[in-house]
Amino acid sequence: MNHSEQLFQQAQQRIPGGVNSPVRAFKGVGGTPLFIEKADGAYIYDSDGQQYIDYVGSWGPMILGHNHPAIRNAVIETAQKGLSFGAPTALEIELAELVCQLIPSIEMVRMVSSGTEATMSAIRLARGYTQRDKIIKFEGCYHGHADALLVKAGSGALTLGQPSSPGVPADFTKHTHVCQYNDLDSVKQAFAQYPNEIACIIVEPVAGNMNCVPPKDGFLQGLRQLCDQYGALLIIDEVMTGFRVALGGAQAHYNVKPDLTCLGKVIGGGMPVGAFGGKKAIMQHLAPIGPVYQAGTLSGNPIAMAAGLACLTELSKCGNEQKLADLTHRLAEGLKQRAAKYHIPLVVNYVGGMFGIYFTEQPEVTRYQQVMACDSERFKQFFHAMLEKGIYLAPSAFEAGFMSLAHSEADIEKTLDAAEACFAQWN
Ligand SMILES: N[C@H](C=O)CCC(=O)O
Repeated sequence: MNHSEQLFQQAQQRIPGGVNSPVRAFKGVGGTPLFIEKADGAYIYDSDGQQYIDYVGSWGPMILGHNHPAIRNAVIETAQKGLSFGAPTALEIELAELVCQLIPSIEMVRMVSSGTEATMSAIRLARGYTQRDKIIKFEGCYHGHADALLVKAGSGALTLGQPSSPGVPADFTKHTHVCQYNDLDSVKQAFAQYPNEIACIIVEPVAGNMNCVPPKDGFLQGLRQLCDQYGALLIIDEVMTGFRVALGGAQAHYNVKPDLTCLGKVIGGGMPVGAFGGKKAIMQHLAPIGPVYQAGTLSGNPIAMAAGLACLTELSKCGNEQKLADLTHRLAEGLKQRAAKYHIPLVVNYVGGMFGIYFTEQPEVTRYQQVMACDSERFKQFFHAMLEKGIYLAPSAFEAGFMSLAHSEADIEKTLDAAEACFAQWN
């Protein structure tokens, strides 16, 4: 028994499933999760001392690579002045300014401590602002685990085969209307059914919680147009895509302007940070100046703010956005080429610094049903073959892969060679 296996056994005695977030448990691929000892650059090291090229990146935040000196130094320096004050700090203003500068649809922003808090609070604000109750979400999209949003969700919920969770009373989700991603007609039908009742649409601009499904041409613009037509708000959940699909988020890449944006992951550089923001006229409905209540003891925590600032400042440096996209392109196109060489049916979706690998005969994967029709057994085999060769992919067929600026061309070549060895064996 190796060290990870020992730790996993031990962990399961005191922690449900041995993990503090379900997707970590390898339930989607089988086997024992790696217990991580340390990480640096593009690599993670497990407790048995094995090195892996990491395409999980702590599920997205580690866009600069692990243990980046700019973030590490900012955290250490800030921690020396105290850990938390529960009172405003200048660092919060600095990060708010930077976020508004990078994502111009955000005129005002509130910091929270997770993506779940960001989406939950944005929905409450949208409901309070419009004085309407119903919301639209999309099947397979995941917006954290707040009750109203844990309906036909993606991510870990889908991985575990439980996209709608027990424990969420039907009364709490009766206002959640589920539409089909990349299918504007399903959204038009919802608005036709409830023309004056829908407060907002919440959407992942690239559906990264069903691996990586980019929006079809006109889909996001169509949502914008329908929201305008019916007086609803458009909430773009950029927890995963923010600063990653492009520096200005997926909304910059696809040229769509939401009313509210949710952020998480990269904005904290590895510390627990989320945020939601948007038009000033809407954000001013929040307490203490407006009636919609939202709060958090650790919101705007100085160390988290310092980490986020360091991360975004570094990421904003000239050339980094293009470099990240180029590395992802190289990996994705390389995977396609190597698979084609061995006649392995494979679709690789990618945009900016995220990608999704689908084993399927289908020519494209743009819908939830197409994601579900992919060969999950083949994905499991691929995951384990890659792990054996020192490549760490997300342990689920429903989670996006994440590139970092620390990945080198040599890392990508090594990844492609590992994939080719696997495809050759299957041939
Ligand atoms: N896809 C999830 C978040 O975006 C993965 C992270 C988690 O659930 O722990």
